[in-house]
Amino acid sequence: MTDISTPKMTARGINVFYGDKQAINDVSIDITQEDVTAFIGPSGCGKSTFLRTLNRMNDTIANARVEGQIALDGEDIYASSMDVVQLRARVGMVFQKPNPFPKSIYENVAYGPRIHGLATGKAELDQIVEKSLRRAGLWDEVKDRLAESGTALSGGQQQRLCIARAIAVNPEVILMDEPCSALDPIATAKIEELIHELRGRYAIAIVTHNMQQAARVSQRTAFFHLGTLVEYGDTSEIFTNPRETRTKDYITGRYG
Ligand SMILES: Nc1ncnc2c1ncn2[C@@H]1O[C@H](COP(=O)(O)OP(=O)(O)OP(=O)(O)O)[C@@H](O)[C@H]1O
Repeated sequence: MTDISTPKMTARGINVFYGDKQAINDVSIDITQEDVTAFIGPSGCGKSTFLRTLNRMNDTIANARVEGQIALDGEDIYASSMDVVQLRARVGMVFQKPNPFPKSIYENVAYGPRIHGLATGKAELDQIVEKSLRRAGLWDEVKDRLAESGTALSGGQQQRLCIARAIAVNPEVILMDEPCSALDPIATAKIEELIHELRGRYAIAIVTHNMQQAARVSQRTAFFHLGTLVEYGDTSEIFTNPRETRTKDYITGRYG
């Protein structure tokens, strides 16, 4: 059982470079188990770059380099002994544009548990698929069409399928990079509702350019500007009583 007072993830002194260009400058932050943490800030401030450090997705970008320390339950995720495939199951990710595999709805969810050896047979795999789709709020819409292609679903359904795919491998943390930016308001509301339901079961960090969304879904907010973390605290405080002028200017719409 996780002690809720202990951060699930800690980042200390993080710098990220793309070639010679520094995109993140000395960022330290805790991702807590019981909260949804929102990363906000103007375009290009480094929200996505920072989010990607939390499950080493920056490893996949040729000229990206990360300095500093990030721990998951106290374990250094950049240690050479860390199995990155395992890490990305423990710290799952949902992207801006829904990206289901061009396979059936069932296979989209079953693929991860199968390669990670989480099911001993078909019945158990079926159960994992159903549970994951239920948790992602999609089961009732797809239970009669599991063999159909995931890419035939609506955008909002595809995004919930991607969330089900992340859930299926028992993640501890879910990272969401602007998960609603390609969705209409109704699909967006469903994802926001889902984030509320998933809160507590998984530590969640979400990048959003939509301040109303950050205020609606998160309990902690981190405001980034030009690669630095300007302010990090309770969402209600950040939005009603920010300590820093730059935060205040941003949330009141003076720039961004
Ligand atoms: N693959 C890359 N190669 C080089 N520079 C990059 C790369 N990805 C991002 N950058 C740069 O790093 C900085 C931070 O970008 P990042 O995408 O993290 O910002 P962001 O706050 O998420 O922006 P947005 O809200 O527009 O997505 C920007 O200056 C961007 O141009």
